[in-house]
Amino acid sequence: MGISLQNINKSFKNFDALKNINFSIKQGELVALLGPSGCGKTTLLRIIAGLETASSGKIYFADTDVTQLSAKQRDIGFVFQNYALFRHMNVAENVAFGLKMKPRAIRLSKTEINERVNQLLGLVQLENFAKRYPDQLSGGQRQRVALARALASKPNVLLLDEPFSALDAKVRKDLRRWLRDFHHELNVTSIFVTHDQEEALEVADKIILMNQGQIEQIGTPAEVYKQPKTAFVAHFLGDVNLLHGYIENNTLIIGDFRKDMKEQGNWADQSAIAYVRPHEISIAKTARKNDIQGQVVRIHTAGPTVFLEIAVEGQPKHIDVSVSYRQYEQQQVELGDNIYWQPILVNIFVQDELFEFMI
Ligand SMILES: Nc1ncnc2c1ncn2[C@@H]1O[C@H](COP(=O)(O)OP(=O)(O)OP(=O)(O)O)[C@@H](O)[C@H]1O
Repeated sequence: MGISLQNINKSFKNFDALKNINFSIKQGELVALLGPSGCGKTTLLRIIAGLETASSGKIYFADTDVTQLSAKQRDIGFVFQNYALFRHMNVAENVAFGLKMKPRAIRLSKTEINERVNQLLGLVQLENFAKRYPDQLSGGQRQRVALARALASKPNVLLLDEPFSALDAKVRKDLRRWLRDFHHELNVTSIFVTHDQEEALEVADKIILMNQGQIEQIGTPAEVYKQPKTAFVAHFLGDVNLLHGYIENNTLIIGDFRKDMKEQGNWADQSAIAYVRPHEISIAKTARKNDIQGQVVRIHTAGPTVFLEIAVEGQPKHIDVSVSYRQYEQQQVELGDNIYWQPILVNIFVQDELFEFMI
């Protein structure tokens, strides 16, 4: 079932927690609500769930206006960060709970409930854990039970609030992959809240990036990462170098680097800051056309990736560059070396407008 939000606002007394939120989600999409602490993600999720009312605006599930409907009437599966399983019930009983609580007229028979529970435990790969109690499970297993329980009544929409944040890094990573595969098998429209950009980039079909109660950008992980619309998005989605340069006669100039920008329109002569990710920089030991010279002042190896810091005249901060270990070995880069480098993908933000180009 698709979801559409129209002009949603939410105020707590004098504080505007959400400002004019608009977006649509397609049936079966897995969407991340991403943003820093306090930006309004949870409030928005709760409004979609019907656990909180918006100050104004409308919410549609498919073509139905659900704005005035309660959480129960909206038919939603909810997963919170802290499992919230019943400790005195075993796994099967936890999953069956919602089904058993339904009014008699619409309740499934005992046999049907057992079948559904078995099917769900198969889906979350916990068939052999039906009789265990929550405190006999790992964090990741508990969260999978919570997911099975949320899905028991075949909800229209699945909402997850920081579902993995209480788990350790390795389990988190496994569960992310698992959620992605599992979701595609299931095809239920799902929204999950996270403040972890890596998680959103890896798991989601679409990311809604929020800041201070507003949407900054909506797009696929590749779009928001490679084509950030604002400086905030560029910063939030990972490490980025701010290269100080200027524009003159429609040419971007950073040290010896020149880039003709006529194709991107007519530019006023002005100083400019170019945003470049560490892996979007090409390095060489001997100068090529358009290269900027620098000196390697730090080398840090992290598994398959090597991080270099390059000191560059005219740049207030060292430039961070990441290369594969293989490339690092081939180039034989050493501390103190002169190095030549140039950006491969640059984003420039001038008065909140974005100009992006490949070089
Ligand atoms: N009941 C409330 N009364 C007053 N202010 C509230 C209430 N609930 C949330 N807020 C405020 O609204 C803003 C958004 O809160 P929200 O919990 O939605 O943020 P968030 O993005 O989910 O943050 P986090 O990642 O830290 O959970 C915050 O500034 C918060 O203090």
